[in-house]
Parts: sequence; structure tokens; C-alpha cells
Amino acid sequence: MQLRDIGEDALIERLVALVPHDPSPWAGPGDDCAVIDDGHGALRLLKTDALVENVHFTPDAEPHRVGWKAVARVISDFAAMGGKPEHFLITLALPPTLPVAWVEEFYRGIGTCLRKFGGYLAGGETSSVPIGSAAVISIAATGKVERDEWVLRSTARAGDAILVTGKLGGSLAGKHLDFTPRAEQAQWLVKHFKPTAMMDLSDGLAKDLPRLAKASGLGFMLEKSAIPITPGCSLQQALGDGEDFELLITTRPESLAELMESWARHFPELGLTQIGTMTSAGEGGELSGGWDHFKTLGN
Ligand SMILES: Nc1ncnc2c1ncn2[C@@H]1O[C@H](COP(=O)(O)OP(=O)(O)OP(=O)(O)O)[C@@H](O)[C@H]1O
Ligand SMILES: Cc1ncc(C[n+]2csc(CCOP(=O)(O)O)c2C)c(N)n1
Ligand SMILES: [Mg+2]
Repeated sequence: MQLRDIGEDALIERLVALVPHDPSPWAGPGDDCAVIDDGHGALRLLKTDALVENVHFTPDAEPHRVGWKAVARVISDFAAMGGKPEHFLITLALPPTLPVAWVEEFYRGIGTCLRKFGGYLAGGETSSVPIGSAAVISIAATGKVERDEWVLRSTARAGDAILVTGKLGGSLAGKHLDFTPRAEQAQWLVKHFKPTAMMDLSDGLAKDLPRLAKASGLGFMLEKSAIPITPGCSLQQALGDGEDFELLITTRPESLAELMESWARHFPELGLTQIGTMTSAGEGGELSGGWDHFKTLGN
């Protein structure tokens, strides 16, 4: 049996069963970040994320944008938990032939993103891959979330409205390199209309909505005609392209009208759209597709 026979999620399920985890369920694998309660002040968030040449960016991508993307992906995950970034560790495994200027420009991109969204470089590790091999970049970071503001993906409730920010699809045309993580919007949400569940959309709605539903022990009814689609893209692309880095949110229906009205006043330039409703497990529809590292790209 090969990795491509079972795919990414099934592999992770098998792997996490092999090692001990913290008895606190949200401190273990499963959500956008692990949430650690060290007993005082805000809760700590942990995240690690990889960028691989020819998987997440092509060799001709501008290094400044690749650096932005590397950090913005992690900030998007902190935002999805209701949190903010703190300290970053950056691991590089690079071929000896890579121009120094590429790596410096990559770090300038990291700096631009950290200056905009907060967070500090705390260290890293530098290693190599053989000449001709793809560059691998790994970013680990800590963040924090206030005790009354954290949001999991596993706490949606049947009857909740399903909402999405922005428009979906077509990320490969450029957005995947310079997207804006929805940090400001997530902070506003957790302070004013705390979602029942939230995650960021990295692998496509078709992959990530079923993940949120499964984590919450629920089903979902998706209204495909309501999905906000990037101009020029198809519904298929909106569902499956991935790397939208928008927020997928569930909220109680009672507060929906007030939320929508208030959102439109605070974020007139960014859409917030209801795309469906959470249902009980076994009810609702199904979705397949989206990104799987071992199944997409004809691997
Ligand atoms: N190799 C691994 N070992 C242990 N846990 C893992 C491993 N890979 C992923 N996980 C955990 O599985 C869950 C899903 O991982 P994934 O990388 O898909 O996170 P995500 O937030 O859904 O996606 P993204 O990081 O692209 O936003 C996370 O909680 C993550 O910590
Ligand atoms: C060269 C190139 N080919 C394909 C893509 C698209 N892509 C790569 S990874 C991914 C899902 C999220 O990854 P992860 O699960 O690691 O967060 C997507 C949609 C790209 N950006 N660059
Ligand atoms: Mg995520």
C-alpha cells in the first residue's frame, strides 16, 4: 500500500494513533492549530506548515511573494482559531545552487508579512537538499488566543448557518502567493459575533467543509448556487482549487441577520456569504474533491 492509495487524511489518522498526545483534546492534532493551556493568561497556539518547491510554488515565483505566503499561511491558521501570531522558527532545506539573493528576498517577504500582521523571528534551522532537488521550507510558530475568544472547527451545531469570506477559486493565477490572511476579520468576529466553529480554507471547500462537519460530528447542506466564485472561475474551481485562505465559519441562525448587517458596515470590501446549513450527522449532502498531497497532481 502506498501513500497515494489512502491519501493525506487517512495517513494522518493512522500516524497520530501511534504516539501519545496530551489528554486535553484540543492540545492534540485535529484543528488548524493545537491549543495549549499552560494555566495562566491567554492560551498558547502551536502551528507548523511546509512549503515545497513545485508543490506550493514554482521556481520562477518571485521569492518575496513566496516568503509572504510562507508566513501568511500560518497567520491564516492562527486567525482561524481566533488568535494572533507570536514567535516564528524557520527551517530551510535548500539546494547549494540556489542564489543567495533568492533566499534574502524570500526573507524580506517574510519580514513584510510579519511587520503587517505581527510576530517575530525566533530562530530556525538551515539544511540542504541534493542539487537538483526541490527546496523545502518549514515554518513553525507559536501564537496566542484570549480565553474567551478561541474557536475550534469541531464545535459547529446542527442548524448553524455556514458562511464563507471573500470569493473562492482560481488561486493559482496569483492569489496563492499574495493573499491577505483574514486576521482582522477573525479578530472582529470572535469579539463581536463569536462563531460556533471556524477554520481556514486551504485545501478547497470540497475538502475542508466535510472536515469541519466530521470534526463536529455533523453533516452539511451546501447551497452550491450561493457559493461566491472568483470572476472567470467555474463552480468546480471554487470547490476544488484550494489555497483560498478565506474563513469558513459557522454561526447560530439567530444572530445571522445582525452579523451580516454589521459585517457589511465594518468590511464593505470583503463579502461574507451564507453557503449552507449544518445538519445532523448522516443528513445533508456529500462533497468530494479538493487538494490531497498524495492524490492531486497525478502523483
Ligand atoms: N504528520 C503529522 N503528524 C501529526 N499530526 C499531523 C501531521 N500532519 C498534519 N497533522 C495534523 O492534522 C491536522 C490537519 O492538518 P492540516 O495540515 O491539513 O491542517 P489544516 O489546518 O487543515 O491545513 P492548513 O495547515 O493547510 O491550513 C492538524 O491538526 C495537524 O496538526
Ligand atoms: C506549483 C504549484 N502547484 C500547485 C499549487 C496548488 N496547491 C499546492 S498545495 C495546495 C493545497 C494546500 O496545501 P497544504 O495542504 O500543504 O496547506 C494547493 C491548492 C501551487 N500553489 N503551486
Ligand atoms: Mg488550516
